[in-house]
Amino acid sequence: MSRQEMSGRNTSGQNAARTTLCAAIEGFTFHGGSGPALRGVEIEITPGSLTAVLGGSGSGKSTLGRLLAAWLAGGRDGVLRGTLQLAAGGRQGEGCPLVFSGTGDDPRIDSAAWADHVGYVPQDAAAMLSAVRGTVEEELAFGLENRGTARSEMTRIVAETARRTGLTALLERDPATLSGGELRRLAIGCAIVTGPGVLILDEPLASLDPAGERTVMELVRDVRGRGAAVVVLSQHADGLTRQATHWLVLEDGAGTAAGSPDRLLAGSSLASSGVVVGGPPGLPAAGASSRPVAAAAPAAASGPAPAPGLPPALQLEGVSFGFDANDPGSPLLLKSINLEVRPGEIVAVTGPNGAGKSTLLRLFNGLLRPLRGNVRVTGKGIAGVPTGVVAERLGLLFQHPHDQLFERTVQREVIFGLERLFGQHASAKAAAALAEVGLDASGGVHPHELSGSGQRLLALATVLAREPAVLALDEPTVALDAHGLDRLTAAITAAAGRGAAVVLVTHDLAFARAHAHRTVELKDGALVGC
Ligand SMILES: Nc1ncnc2c1ncn2[C@@H]1O[C@H](COP(=O)(O)OP(=O)(O)OP(=O)(O)O)[C@@H](O)[C@H]1O
Ligand SMILES: Nc1ncnc2c1ncn2[C@@H]1O[C@H](COP(=O)(O)OP(=O)(O)OP(=O)(O)O)[C@@H](O)[C@H]1O
Repeated sequence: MSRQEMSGRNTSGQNAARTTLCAAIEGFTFHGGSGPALRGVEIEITPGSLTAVLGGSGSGKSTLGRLLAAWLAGGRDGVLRGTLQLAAGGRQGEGCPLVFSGTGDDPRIDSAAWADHVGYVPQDAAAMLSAVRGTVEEELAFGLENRGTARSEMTRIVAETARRTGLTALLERDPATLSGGELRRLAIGCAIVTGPGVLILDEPLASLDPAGERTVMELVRDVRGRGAAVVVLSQHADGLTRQATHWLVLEDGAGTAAGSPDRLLAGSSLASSGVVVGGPPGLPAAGASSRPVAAAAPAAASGPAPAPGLPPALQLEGVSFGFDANDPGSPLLLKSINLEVRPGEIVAVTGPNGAGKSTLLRLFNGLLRPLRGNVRVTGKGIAGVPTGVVAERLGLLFQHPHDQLFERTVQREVIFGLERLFGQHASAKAAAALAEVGLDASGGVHPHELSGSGQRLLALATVLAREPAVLALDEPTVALDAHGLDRLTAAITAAAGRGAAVVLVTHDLAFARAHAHRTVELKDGALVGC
C-alpha cells in the first residue's frame, strides 16, 4: 500500500480510504473551565455514514467536533477522560489498520497526521484559513502542498475542487475579501481538497443562500458516495441533518439521545434541547432554503409599523459603490441605491451570497464610502464624518463576531466606550444589555470561551448597549438556537419599540417574514421592493 493510501488521502479524486473514528468521552473539561464541556458522549463514525450531532447553543457540539478533529487535545487544552480511536486505509472488505488509539490525556496525537484523515470546517469559517495572505487558489492548494503533491496533480485537484465548491471565478481573489457565503465555500473546499476519510462540518449551511445550501448538500452526498464519513454539527433539524443515518443529541455536554432522525423527531427528546426543528427532508427546490421554517417565534412579534410621515432615521440617496474605484470600466456592485428606514421600523435585506449586503451595511457608517450618492443618519449626511462619530448614532453588528470582540472579559467588552456616552449610568446600561441577551451571569468570562451563539449575542449586546438611533445587523440569526432566536427577537422588538430604525441582513427568510415590517432584496446591484 502506498503512503498516500495509508494516509487516507484521496488526491486522485476517487474513493476515500475507509476510515473509522470512535470516541468514548467520559469527560472533557477545558483548563480553567468551570465544569465539563462534554460528559458521557460516545460516537462511532463509519465509512459512508452521515452522523448529525444536534444540540442547542453551548451544548458542546463544537467542542466534540474539535476533539474529533484533533483541534483540541487532552492534556494541552483540557482534561480528557476517555478514549479516541482512528483507523484508516483498509482496502474494501478488509479491516482498517489502526492509526491511533489512545486514552485520556495521551499526548501522542499528531494533529498534522490526524488532518491527513479527518477534514474539519469550524463554525467560524475564517478560522480555517492559513495565516499566509495569498489567493483563493493558493489557499486551496495549501493542504496539498504540505503533503508534497506534485504540481501538475495539485493544479488539477485545485481546479476540480474549485468547480465542486463553485469557487472557479474567485481563484485569483484574496480570501480576506470574500463574502460570508463565499468564505464558507472556500473553507469546505480546503477541507475536501485532500480527500479525507472523515469530514466534520460545523454548521455548514450557515450564511449560505439556497444555491449554496444545495452545493453543500450535493458535496456531502458526493463525498459519502466516495466512501468518506461525514459528521454535521448543527442546531438545526433541517434538510441536511434530516438525511443523516444517525443522530446524536447533546444537552449541557451530555449525549441525551441517539438513533435515527425519524425516531428522535417522533419522540420528546428534542423538546428542551434548543434544537430548531422544522423543514422538509431532502434537497430544497431551486430558490428555496432548506432551513427550518419553524425557527422563528410568533409572527408580528415586532409590533405595528411606525406611522408614516416620520423623517427617516437612515436614508440612502443614489448610492453607488464598486471595489475597483480606479477602473472606470469595472462593473459596480451597488447601483444607485435608494432606501429610507423610519424610526421604529424593522427592514430585512435579503439576497444571494456575494450580492453586496455586508458592503451596503459598511456604507451606512462610513467604513466604506460611496462612489456616488449620499448616506444620511438621523437626517445628517455622513460624508467626511469619522466612523467613530457616526457610530454614536448607528450601531453595526458585524457578520463575524470575532471582528467585534477585543476585550478580556464579557463585562469589559460591553462597557467599553459607554462611560463617554452615558457617564455614571454606563455600568447599569452594560448590565441591562447583558441581561437582555442572557449573558448576565457570564460577565467575568473571556469572550473567546463563549460558544458560537454566546459570542454572537455578546457582539449584539455591545451594539444594543449604546442605544443607537439605527441598528444595522449583519446576519444576526446565524449561530443562534431556538432560545437565542427568541432573545434576538425580543431585543430587536424592544429597540424598535424605543424608536430605533433596524436594518437586518439575513438569509433566514422565515425570520424576516415573521419579524420585519418590510423585506427588500439586493440583487444585481439593485434593491428590489423598497
Ligand atoms: N476555550 C474554552 N474555554 C473554556 N470553556 C469553553 C471554551 N470553549 C468553549 N467553552 C465552553 O464549553 C461549552 C460548550 O461550548 P461549545 O462551543 O462546544 O458549544 P456548542 O454546542 O458548539 O454551541 P454553539 O451552537 O453556540 O456554537 C460552553 O459552555 C462554552 O462556554
Ligand atoms: N475588497 C474587495 N475587493 C473585491 N471584491 C470584494 C471585496 N470585498 C468584497 N468583495 C466582493 O463583493 C461582493 C459582495 O460582498 P458582500 O460581503 O457585501 O456580499 P454579501 O451579499 O454580504 O454576501 P454573503 O451573503 O455571502 O455574506 C462579493 O462577491 C465579494 O467577494
